[in-house]
Amino acid sequence: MNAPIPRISIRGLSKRFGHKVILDHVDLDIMPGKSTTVIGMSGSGKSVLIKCILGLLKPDSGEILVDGENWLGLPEHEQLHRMRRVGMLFQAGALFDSLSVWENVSFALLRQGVDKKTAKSRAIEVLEWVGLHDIEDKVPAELSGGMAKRVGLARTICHKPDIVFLDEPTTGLDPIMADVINHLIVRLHKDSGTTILSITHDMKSAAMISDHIALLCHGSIHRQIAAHELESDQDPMLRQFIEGRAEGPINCSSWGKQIEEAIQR
Ligand SMILES: Nc1ncnc2c1ncn2[C@@H]1O[C@H](COP(=O)(O)OP(=O)(O)OP(=O)(O)O)[C@@H](O)[C@H]1O
Repeated sequence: MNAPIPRISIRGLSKRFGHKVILDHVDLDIMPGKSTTVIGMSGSGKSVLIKCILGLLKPDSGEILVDGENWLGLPEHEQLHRMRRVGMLFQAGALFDSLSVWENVSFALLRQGVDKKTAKSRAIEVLEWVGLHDIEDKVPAELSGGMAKRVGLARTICHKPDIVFLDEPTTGLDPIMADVINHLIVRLHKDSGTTILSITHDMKSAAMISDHIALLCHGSIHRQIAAHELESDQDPMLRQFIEGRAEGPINCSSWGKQIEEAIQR
């Protein structure tokens, strides 16, 4: 029997800025319908990884295969067409200030030419799914941080993507609102079988929303485990990260140097 094809397969992905190597031959497979979370220290390259996958940054080398097809090798219009399958929740929400909540939520649908009435009605449906009622005509400035994050999540899934990327879905939220977001992500995953790739350093969130957890460290995926192995896995780097210890095999000196340089500037 043939082995199942990963929904997303990252092969030998490398990216540097000047002399600074950020990603160094990253390999990662995400199977259809699975939720994988990449964890790693601040500055380890998690956002750069997602930006490379989304085509927002050009990697120096490597492949990103979706259902076996190399998206990086496609002409731009083909890439844009494929991106209809993708939803992205940005860390800072990235809502457009000048658009109403419903226009933000249905942005992808409106760009695809869906008529306004249908788009608004779908936006209201998804807003209700994230627990928000009667806010479709508000503007982002009127929303609390937790509401804005839920609006961002509604926008991510409004066009029914089957692949979703989540950049720090709980950052900046109080613990209760973070729990609400985590539950919504779990529901999205269970109800629709969406393939999810998240990046976070919130370990509670990672444990809750993931089938698999991958540690990005020193430029590559150092270890990948099932989420239920998080407490028992004895890999020294993984333990250091989970337990939040400055001392250990993860080399923090380059970050220390960056902080020193920033202070001196
Ligand atoms: N466009 C860019 N030009 C130059 N350097 C960049 C650029 N984008 C990211 N970097 C550098 O790449 C490194 C990794 O950044 P990245 O944002 O991916 O980290 P991260 O793991 O997502 O961190 P955090 O958890 O704090 O969000 C950082 O040192 C950052 O300064």
